[in-house]
Amino acid sequence: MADTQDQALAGLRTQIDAVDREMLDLLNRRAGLAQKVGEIKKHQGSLVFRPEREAAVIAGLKQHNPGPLKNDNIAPIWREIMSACRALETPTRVAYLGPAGTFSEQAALGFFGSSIVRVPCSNIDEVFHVTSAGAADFGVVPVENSTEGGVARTLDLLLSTPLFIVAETSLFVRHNLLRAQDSLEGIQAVCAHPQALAQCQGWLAQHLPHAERRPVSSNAEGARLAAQDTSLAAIASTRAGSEYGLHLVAPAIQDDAHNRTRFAVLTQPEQHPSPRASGNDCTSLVVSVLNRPGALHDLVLPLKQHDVSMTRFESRPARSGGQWEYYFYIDLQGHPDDAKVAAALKELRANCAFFKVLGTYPLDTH
Ligand SMILES: O=C(O)C(=O)C[C@]1(C(=O)O)C=C[C@@H](O)C=C1
Repeated sequence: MADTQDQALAGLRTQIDAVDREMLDLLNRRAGLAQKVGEIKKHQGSLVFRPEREAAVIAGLKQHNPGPLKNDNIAPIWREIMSACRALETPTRVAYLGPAGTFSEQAALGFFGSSIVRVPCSNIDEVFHVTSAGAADFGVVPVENSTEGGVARTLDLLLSTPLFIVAETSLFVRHNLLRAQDSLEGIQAVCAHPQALAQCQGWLAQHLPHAERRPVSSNAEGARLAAQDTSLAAIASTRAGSEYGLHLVAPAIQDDAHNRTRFAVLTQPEQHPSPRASGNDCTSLVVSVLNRPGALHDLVLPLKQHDVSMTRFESRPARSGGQWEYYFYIDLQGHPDDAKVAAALKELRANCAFFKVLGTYPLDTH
């Protein structure tokens, strides 16, 4: 019996080897085609990275997937394939909040695949700066979290940046308590990015009520500090934990089990004109209105009149000397190539004291 099973196993593995070789041939054929596309783009002086095309490739495959491969596995597999094909056309330099092991790095790799040139930055301002200065082709910044809301620094920098949002990507964020020794005893301070501390405040209040909460520039920086001092613990990903040789003292300590962070992919508009309509797009704006009765109601009325959905509305103080004035960050469903969206935007703009389109991009296909 054992012999027959061993033989069956060996037979199946031989077939897997043969399929892998066929796949390798097909992948090389695909890579050759991408290289030809790359030559045409070089000739035309057009851009290599086309998020709307990548989104369409993934959506098309999901639609035609007969299984047993799960649809959720399609995007990560094809992102890696397209990343490798893209790298044959040209290197893609991507800036994000580093160091190695941050959720921003995970988001950048999840979106662009691992065949990129990594440009880790020490804070969100540097990601904007490095991308605006052309030292990176793209910047990946956190925009909002499902527990904590908008990332204030990103929202403030989006207001004045010359960069455009060309894509979005979101990540399930699982926080862990990590430490050089495997116990909760004697922890004097917990080091993490302020957003992570906020996303775990319930767990910290219950399990480490007396430990100091110490905000640091990134969770990976917290992990680095915790590796050097046993009185410290960090809140970070398991990836950062293995990077710095830390114990997983408590897994998944975020207060919301479905905690997600949404990231924006930024680039210079002259480098990369807005992606064309993919059929499932978002347009992000920031606006302000004069402080008068009914101003907010009038602002959003054109959206209702032209049947355009608003998926996000968030305010930030305008820092106008204590005047209680605000900037409003608005996400609309659709692309300005769509007549309804174009008409709504035109009317909305007429109602605003300040109006800026942050970008139009395909919705996350993960
Ligand atoms: O279709 C293209 O424009 C390509 O360059 C090919 C390809 C791919 O591998 O499918 C690679 C990079 C682009 O971002 C989009 C798609």
